[in-house]
Amino acid sequence: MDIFKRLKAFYWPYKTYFFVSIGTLLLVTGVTVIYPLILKVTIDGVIGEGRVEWVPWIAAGFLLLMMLKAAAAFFHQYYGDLFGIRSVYELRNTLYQKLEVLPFRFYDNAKTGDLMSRLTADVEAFRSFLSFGCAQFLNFLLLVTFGLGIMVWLNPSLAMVTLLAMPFLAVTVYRFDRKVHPAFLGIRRSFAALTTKVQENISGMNTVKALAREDFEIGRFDGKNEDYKRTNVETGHIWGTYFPLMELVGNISVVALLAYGGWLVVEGELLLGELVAFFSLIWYIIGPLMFLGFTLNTYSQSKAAGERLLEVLDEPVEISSRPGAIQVDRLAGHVRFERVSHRYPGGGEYALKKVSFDAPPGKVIGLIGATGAGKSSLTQLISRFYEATEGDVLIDGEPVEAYDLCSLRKNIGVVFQESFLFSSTIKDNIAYGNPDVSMEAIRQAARRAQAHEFIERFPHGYNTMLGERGMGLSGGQKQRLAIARALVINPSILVLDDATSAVDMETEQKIQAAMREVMRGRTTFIIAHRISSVQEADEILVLEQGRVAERGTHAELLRSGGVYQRIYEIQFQDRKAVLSS
Ligand SMILES: Nc1ncnc2c1ncn2[C@@H]1O[C@H](COP(=O)(O)OP(=O)(O)OP(=O)(O)O)[C@@H](O)[C@H]1O
Repeated sequence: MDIFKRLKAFYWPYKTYFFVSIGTLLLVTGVTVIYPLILKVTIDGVIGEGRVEWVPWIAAGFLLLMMLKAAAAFFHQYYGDLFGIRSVYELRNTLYQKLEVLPFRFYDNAKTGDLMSRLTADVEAFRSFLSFGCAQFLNFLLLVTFGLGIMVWLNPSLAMVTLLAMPFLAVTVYRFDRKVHPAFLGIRRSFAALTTKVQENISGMNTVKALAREDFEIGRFDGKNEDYKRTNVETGHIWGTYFPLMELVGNISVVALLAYGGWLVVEGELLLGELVAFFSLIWYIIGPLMFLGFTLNTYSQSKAAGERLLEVLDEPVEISSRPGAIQVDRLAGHVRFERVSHRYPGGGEYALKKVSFDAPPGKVIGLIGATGAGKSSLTQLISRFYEATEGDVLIDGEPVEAYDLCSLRKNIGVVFQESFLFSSTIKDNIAYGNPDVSMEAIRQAARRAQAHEFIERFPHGYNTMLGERGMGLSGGQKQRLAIARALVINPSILVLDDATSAVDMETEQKIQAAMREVMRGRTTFIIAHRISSVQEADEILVLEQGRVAERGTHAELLRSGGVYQRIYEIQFQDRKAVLSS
């Protein structure tokens, strides 16, 4: 029940729907249990006494009751549905909002398919209990209570005999619940693994095909599918074992009723109409009892689903705006690192070790170094995608943690190593960070990113629709759109993380020339592997295993004869070799 208590905030505001649904359910149950009494009266009081003239009145009364039951059943069903639907609407929104604020750390290990199944299948399972399961359980309790009450009223000893099998049924139901709950959790986990596999495979289809690993992937999918099948079969086995067992115990009651009740009628201690009423009543108890398996099933499923939903909702959000955070419209862009060290959550080596530098507004910092040297990690601390383990990251003299997260990030234009484009138009993709921007500003950003020309060559120009992951564009074209997207927010700080790795040298030079004007007044960080990308920077930091191994301008670093000069030599030799071949 703890899970339901913790998720109460989502369904309790809609309790009115729930109570209307339950109120009308009471009416339905009331009519249901009156039905055997009408049978009793008809058989013993009307047929037995030969009062045929009563039959039309009883039939009319019966019809009226059934109409009342139908109307009540409608309201019960409708408001039950409404209760579930409204509750999970809030729940789904909250889950999505949570996903939006969860930090990079969470997404480093998150599986998309698994998250998708939490937002869809798990939410649905929770709804099904709110809408039906809960009411069914109450229905069961009501029918059993009223049914038994009437039975005891009609004939206590016969009711006692019928009750004899109940403790066995209770034990069976209890054992069923104990087994079926973990089984359903297993099904949910397995289904999430299956959807993750599908999602990953579709995303990585290029790699699968390029390496001719289709058969391998089919095999891996089969493994997950097999697991899903197995967990379902196991659950089916539990279900298949316990459900007939419950039915059997229920039927023992019927046999006992037939034997003892029949004897009572023969002995003249029970009226025939009363025995008939007992038969109806016992089925009103056995029916929901057998249905109890299904009811408990929706309960177990929703409990398992609720657990998985709470896992997301309880996930800590370490990186958020603190109370009284500084709201800024525009930062000057003065970035300073003071002995900053960083280790990613989960332990491991330090990605950055005691890094210090000062980048006043307008300064261009080049970051170069081997892969894994810590270049991206450094810039990620500026946007507070992660928080430095030690040391201070300051912007305009204040620690990054002091700023409101949204206003901080709105001032930093980041172009990632892999540019993600939404399945929307080119125009919308460029304007993503600033939807109110004018068409002219979009064009200007595209010109500066050397994207305008190729965009104009598309038949629909800026209105060209891009597929998921920007299909239909070359790697360099995607990068240029991502640069335009970063420029359109008019940032004070610009981070270009290998942003021109996929464009040819000539285009890169054109971008750099166009950016020179853009960079004026903005602090720019250029991460690159090519020296040509950083050589014009005001200061170049050469990183080696998280440390700043060298720093200076291009000319200074060439003179120092260190790592930078060696990288330059290798790249320069490559060019010489190409030119002479
Ligand atoms: N999200 C992460 N979680 C854990 N470790 C990480 C994460 N991102 C990077 N690292 C580790 O931190 C170190 C520095 O990585 P970083 O991405 O900063 O290097 P880089 O210099 O940008 O490399 P590249 O040129 O290949 O992009 C590496 O050892 C890497 O394995």
